[in-house]
Amino acid sequence: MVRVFNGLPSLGAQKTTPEYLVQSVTNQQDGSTHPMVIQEHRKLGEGAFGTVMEASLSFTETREWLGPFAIKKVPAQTEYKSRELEILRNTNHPNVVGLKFFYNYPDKSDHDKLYQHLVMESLPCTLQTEIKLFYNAGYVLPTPHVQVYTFQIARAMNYLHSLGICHRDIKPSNILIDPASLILKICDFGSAKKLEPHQPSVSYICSRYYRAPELIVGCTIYTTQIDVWGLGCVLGEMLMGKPIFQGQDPLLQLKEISKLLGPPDRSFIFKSNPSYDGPMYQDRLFASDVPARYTKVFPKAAPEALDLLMRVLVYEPERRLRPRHVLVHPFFADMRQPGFKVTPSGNRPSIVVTPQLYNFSKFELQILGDDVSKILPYSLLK
Ligand SMILES: Nc1ncnc2c1ncn2[C@@H]1O[C@H](COP(=O)(O)OP(=O)(O)OP(=O)(O)O)[C@@H](O)[C@H]1O
Repeated sequence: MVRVFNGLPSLGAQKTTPEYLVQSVTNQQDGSTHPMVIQEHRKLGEGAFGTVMEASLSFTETREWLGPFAIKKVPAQTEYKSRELEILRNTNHPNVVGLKFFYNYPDKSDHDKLYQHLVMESLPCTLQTEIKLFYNAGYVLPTPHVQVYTFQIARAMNYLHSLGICHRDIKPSNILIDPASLILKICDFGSAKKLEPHQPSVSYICSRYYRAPELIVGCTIYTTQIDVWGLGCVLGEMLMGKPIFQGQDPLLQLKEISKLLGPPDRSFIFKSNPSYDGPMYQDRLFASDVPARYTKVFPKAAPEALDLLMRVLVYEPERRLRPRHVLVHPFFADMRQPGFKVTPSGNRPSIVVTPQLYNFSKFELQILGDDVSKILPYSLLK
């Protein structure tokens, strides 16, 4: 079944590129299965469970190459990871990475263990690399970039949460972007789960710096609002150039949060986890009021950006803005003005991005309801 061809140059490459034949690749669009040849080009990323490779695929009959795509390989048949396939198969949104094909295939370098391969659309970089690029050059992302990226994250969350899907690992390295078009797509649904109301889920999910305070204190009946906390951390990171809460261990993470928000209420802690017996961090660690604290910590940020940040970085999940309320926030008001343009950084060509930001599907229009009139650019309002 495995064939390795040597010497078929691809994409102008001079060196040999490994190819292999997979008898049964499922096409996500129509569910049909076909034998396909896979040609891997380079590694795009590495995670705790597997690797992500850039690759092209071709149907054996036509030998016409499709791609390049990003193929995520994770060990097959574990309940935890197959959720990722299930969720990607059932989502379709411009700001959620799109699944194109999938198949199982053994990995020779891992005792022929079966790996699940998710063939997804490929984007050039992550928000983490973009934030670092600016930071290392002594800058933070320009405000229009922050607006456009935050809006697209909130749009993806509004869609996912209305399907009950909680991503549970929002962080800049799980957010793909194309810096030339400023298109953004959330990826890595390896921790995602459809949450059922009042049903417990594990609290030990989400990367430490981006964990909602209710998770830190051990809440097991949480909601999709944990993702909104992650959105706040990502927004803060775009404004600051580095993670805003860098706790040295899981509980010290709460102390870092209290340095910006003030101490958590005891009632919040015990509502999140009635048997919590960890540190409470009740000491006030700064003298000024909270808005003054934000201005001090984010001296260059636009006031509307800080107002939004203060409304999403809220201890009580019910009081945190919902994604649809993030979308109507005045931070995005400029984007609604005629001729709103974002100039990509570096030598990238200047483009108007407005149309891609507002291509709402019928489903999205339905879930947004009357709020659509507070979101759409004035030129698109009848
Ligand atoms: N569709 C894609 N296009 C381009 N690069 C991608 C794509 N998907 C993933 N990557 C790259 O691979 C990295 C790892 O992907 P992903 O987070 O899905 O894997 P993971 O095994 O779950 O990782 P982790 O354990 O860090 O969460 C990403 O940070 C990104 O750099």
